[in-house]
Amino acid sequence: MPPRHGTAPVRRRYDVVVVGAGTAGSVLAARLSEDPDRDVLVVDAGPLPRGPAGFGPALLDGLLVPGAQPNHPATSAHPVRLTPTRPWLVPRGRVLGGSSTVNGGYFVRARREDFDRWAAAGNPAWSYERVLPFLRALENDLDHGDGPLHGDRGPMRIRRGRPDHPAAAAFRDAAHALGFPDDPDKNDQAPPGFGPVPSNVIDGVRRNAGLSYLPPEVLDRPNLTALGGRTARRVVVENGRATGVVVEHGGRRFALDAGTVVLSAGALVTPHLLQLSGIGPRADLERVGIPVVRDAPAVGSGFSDHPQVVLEWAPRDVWREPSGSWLGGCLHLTSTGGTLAGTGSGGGPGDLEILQSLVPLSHLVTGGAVTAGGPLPFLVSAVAPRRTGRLRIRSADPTTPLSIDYGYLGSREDQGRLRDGVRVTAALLESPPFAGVAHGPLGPGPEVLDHDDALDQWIREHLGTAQHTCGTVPMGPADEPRHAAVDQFGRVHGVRGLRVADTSILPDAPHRGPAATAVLIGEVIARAIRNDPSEPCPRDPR
Ligand SMILES: Cc1cc2nc3c(=O)[nH]c(=O)nc-3n(C[C@H](O)[C@H](O)[C@H](O)COP(=O)(O)OP(=O)(O)OC[C@H]3O[C@@H](n4cnc5c(N)ncnc54)[C@H](O)[C@@H]3O)c2cc1C
Repeated sequence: MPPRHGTAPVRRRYDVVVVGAGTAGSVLAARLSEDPDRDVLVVDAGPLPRGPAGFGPALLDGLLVPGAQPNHPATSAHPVRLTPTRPWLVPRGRVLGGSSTVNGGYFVRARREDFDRWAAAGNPAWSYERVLPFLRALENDLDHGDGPLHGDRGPMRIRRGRPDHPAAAAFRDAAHALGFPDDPDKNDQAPPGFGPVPSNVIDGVRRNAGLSYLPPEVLDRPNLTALGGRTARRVVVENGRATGVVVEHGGRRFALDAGTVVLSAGALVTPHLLQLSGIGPRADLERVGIPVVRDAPAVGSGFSDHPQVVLEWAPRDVWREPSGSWLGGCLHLTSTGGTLAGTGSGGGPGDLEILQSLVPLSHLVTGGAVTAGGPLPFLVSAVAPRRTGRLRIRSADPTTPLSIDYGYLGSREDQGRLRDGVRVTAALLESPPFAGVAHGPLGPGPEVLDHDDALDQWIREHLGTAQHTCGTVPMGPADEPRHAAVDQFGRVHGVRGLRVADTSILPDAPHRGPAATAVLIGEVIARAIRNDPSEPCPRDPR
């Protein structure tokens, strides 16, 4: 069957239209089209490559993080403010697989505490016990195989790195020297510590969610239509029910009719599409002249992400290129509050992450050749779940970017966490295992590390983001409209036939990167749609 990307007749009705073939959207499209009677359309603003050859080697290379390269053609860039005085451009994948195609390939489950917190907030289907079968079903864990905690049949192949690189071995030994426990499987919910990173980079290939869930044989299903280069502009809502999506292609706008619309355009675009469709905070919509379909104050009002700083160090030797992945080891630890006396309160189990890169930052941000002997970075992130961000619509014109404020460092706790993270990283680099391989940290020095004010200033000047945005359209009960815009299966409160399925729905960012959880969201919501007798199916008399 010939590929239908961009060539199929599009003015017809689909049972389900999925907007965004990204991390979660790929899962939705694949799982929903497993039922041959359901007609599924997935549209994406970016291209939809077929199989590994379609992606090409650069997008699959596990030594690269394409999203770290400014203006990479497979990304879109979103202007944001990390703090009121720190503007930033946040990338998102704009291609089949979405951000999983341009990300770091770290594939770590959220913590049990995250799932149970979300469940306690009125989403019982998200308790750890209830999601564990989905976590097993989505993966093929090449290290652990089938078992009570892991699966061996899912589309996402997962493997952990080996400490066979001198820098990775030094990190492991330094973590032991400082007394941190081993954490050999970061997906098993054991106490946090040092361990290898579960990753979807296999034999040097980042197997993104699109490649994993929508290979050519799935894209060729007769009941699945996949169209790239289609940018959704808004959802059509008639009499309280979503009936389709307005899509732009080749300078033309047209409506696609749908029994159900699922928005999977990512945590920065999905809330925008909702607001452009009249679903959002009433005052914001009225200010820009968008007719209110549903006053949904929770849309964009308190999102969550992980602030990050990078520390570099200079290796003494010129090492060979790491084998297959840029990821070294990873230490999760619990902060003390960041005071020199260590008296503050911690933010939960493993609320700090120190992630090692085995390739220089210059390589990650340019995609150029690895500079042998160049400085190597540690990515230090405060990963406590915190709702500090806010996004607001600025215009009824869909091409005008949202106003997006991350609200980083607005609290003493996050400042303190990052202080802890920087000091522990510096201590690791000063420890005996690193002495043999490193010239020491390239900064900050003792004159900064030993003074809270100086270190706070250094952190402000070096602040970045882990790009883990969650919670822009949070899930929860309908009677809590200030906190919840969708229910636990992504159904938009007050609008029939419309769901959200991406990291927007998480009430806050988990204690770990959200890529694995984005895939889980696709699995959970696809199952909910397949089990829901009220969902349209082809046999419905319509
Ligand atoms: C550079 C980078 C590195 C990261 N590294 C990691 C990591 O190593 N580990 C980790 O856990 N997390 C990482 N993350 C975060 C993680 O990858 C994302 O949180 C996750 O992939 C988001 O999945 P999603 O389904 O919510 O959205 P996405 O995967 O971003 O999917 C959104 C899709 O919607 C499409 N789209 C957008 N707008 C429209 C529109 N108007 N019409 C039609 N289609 C549209 C996009 O093209 C895209 O395909 C990283 C993120 C970035 C940007």
